[in-house]
Formats: sequence, C-alpha cells, structure tokens
Amino acid sequence: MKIYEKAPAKINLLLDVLRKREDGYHEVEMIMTMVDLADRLEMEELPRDTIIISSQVGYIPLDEKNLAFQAARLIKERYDVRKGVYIHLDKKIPVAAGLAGGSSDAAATLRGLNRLWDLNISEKELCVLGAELGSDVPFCVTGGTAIARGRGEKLEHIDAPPQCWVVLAKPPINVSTADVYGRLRANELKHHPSTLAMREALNKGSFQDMCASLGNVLESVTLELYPEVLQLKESMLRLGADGVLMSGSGPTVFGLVSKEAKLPRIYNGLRGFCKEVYVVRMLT
Ligand SMILES: C[C@](O)(CO)[C@H](O)COP(=O)(O)OP(=O)(O)OC[C@H]1O[C@@H](n2ccc(N)nc2=O)[C@H](O)[C@@H]1O
Ligand SMILES: Nc1ncnc2c1ncn2[C@@H]1O[C@H](COP(=O)(O)OP(=O)(O)OP(=O)(O)O)[C@@H](O)[C@H]1O
Repeated sequence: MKIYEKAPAKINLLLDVLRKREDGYHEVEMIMTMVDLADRLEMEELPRDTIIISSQVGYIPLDEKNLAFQAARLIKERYDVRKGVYIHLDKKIPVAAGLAGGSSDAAATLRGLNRLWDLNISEKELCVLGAELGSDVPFCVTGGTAIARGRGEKLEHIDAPPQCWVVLAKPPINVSTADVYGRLRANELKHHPSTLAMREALNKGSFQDMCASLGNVLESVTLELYPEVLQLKESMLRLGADGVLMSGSGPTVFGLVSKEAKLPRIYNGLRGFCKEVYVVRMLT
C-alpha cells in the first residue's frame, strides 16, 4: 500500500527570544502558521526491515542525516515496528530557508507512518516524538496557527490569520540556525515584538494590525551578517507589500499582500534579482 502526506512550509509571523537557557537552547515566543507551499511525501511499506529515502533533488542528504529518515527510525524504535519503509520526498520547499522544510518532512513522516502501520499514536504523542527531532517539528505535526513557547515545542493554538497573499523570496545564501542563535545577544535586545498585539490582530481578523505587529528578533543577527536580506526586505516594501518580515533564522523574506492586483509588480520586481520567488496563500 502507498500513502501520501503533504508537508507544508511554515512562516514565523512573530519570533521573540526571552533568554538563553542552561541547555544551550533559547526560550522563545513565536507565532507560526502554514502556507500552501508544500513537499509531498510518498510512503510504501517494504518487506525488508530497512528505511530508504529518495528525492528528486540532489542537494539534500538521503541517509540518516535526513530528518524524514530520523523520524521513521524513531517511530520504528519506540513502537517496535519490524517493517521497512520507502519514502520519496518530492521537495518543493527551498532548503535551509527558514521555512522548516526538513522539520515538516519529519512531521509528515510521523503522521504518515502512524497511518501506514495503524499505530494509533495520538497527535500529542507524535508531538512529543517530534520534539526529539527538532524544535519546529511539534508545530509541523499539528499545523494550524499557534503560539510556540519553550524551545518551540509548547504549543497553544490560536485564530488563523486573515486570508491574504504571501510572497516568499529566498536569496541564494545558506544560513545556519545554530549559528544565528549562537550569535544572538538575547539579554541585550532593545526591542521585543508584542505577542499579545499579534494575537489580538489575528483574533480581530485585522490584516492591517497583523502587518503592524510583525517582528523577528533574529533579524538583528541575520540582517547584519547578510545585508542582502535587508535589501530584499526594503525592495519588497518598495514594490508594494503591506508587511514584510524574515522567516525563522532566514534567509527567506516574506511579504503579506492584501490585493491580488499588486502581485505582478512585486513578483516581477523581485524576480529581476532573486531567482527563488513564490506567491502562495496562508493555509487557513
Ligand atoms: C528558527 C526557528 O526555525 C523558528 O521557527 C526555530 O527556532 C529553530 O527550529 P529548528 O531548526 O527545528 O531547531 P533545532 O533543530 O531544534 O535546533 C537547531 C539549533 O538552533 C538553536 N536553537 C534552536 C531552537 C531554540 N529554541 N533555541 C536555539 O538556540 C540550537 O543551537 C540548536 O542546536
Ligand atoms: N528532509 C529534508 N529536507 C531538507 N533538508 C533536510 C532534510 N533532512 C535534513 N536536511 C538538512 O537540514 C538542513 C536544514 O534544512 P531545512 O530546509 O529543514 O532548513 P530550514 O528551513 O532553515 O529549517 P528551520 O526553519 O526549521 O530552521 C539542510 O542543510 C539539509 O541538509
């Protein structure tokens, strides 16, 4: 039997860091939501007790470094499954972009194998397993819109954002999440975005207030290291996006746009100097 799972990309509408913890991670407060740019996973049981990963792209690891492999191994170990699986990753989400592509593949693998092998694992338990794989994985298991606290694994689901267009642009640079957090001076941050204001904006369904409440403290690191990300933000605003922010640790920048008529100018303007541009919708 073959099954399919979608693994959508996430964006951070808000990302605040409260402090650095003793375990090396940072205590965060984030508001995350999904967009309809997604990888597609195909999973098929194998007669031999093995995990095989393939993908149409050549630039991601296909061995135990792949987060989908790690998710399959974890579920097999914890639930004593002595069956194998073949997983094909049809990658559409740009890699190392700040869009949680690998985390979403891991989450989709957990959901998919739960179905394929009739394991009856609750969503809550899948989130606990997911947290062992990465801080963004629990959110990718549930999807929706949520405030994420702790190191990202404590989720509180909230109202979805008002529907709008999301323009994603990824400059051709690779940003390491560990490096960005490593360089952040958490106790010297002068400005913290307001989680409360963003939550209220979503609660009211106010597109304007949502745009005004966007904020990501990791921009202070990534924009300094890579001025081209700042230039990208400025270009998107100049071209007419209503609100602009870097997602996660970057380098992808997203622009929120309420009027469809504005999209051609923004898309064409960005494509003039940035190859990877996507126009998507929020997944509400
Ligand atoms: C930047 C975000 O993607 C925003 O959603 C997340 O905060 C990071 O999520 P992620 O990539 O799933 O993170 P992990 O794979 O768990 O951790 C990668 C590295 O980022 C740093 N890290 C991550 C999460 C966190 N709350 N504090 C951290 O300091 C740690 O150095 C860690 O070694
Ligand atoms: N299934 C996968 N898809 C993409 N990259 C993967 C996968 N598994 C492991 N990786 C590795 O993980 C690294 C980060 O890729 P990913 O696309 O998950 O980053 P990201 O979008 O910045 O994630 P996040 O937003 O959670 O920090 C890549 O350099 C890649 O080698």
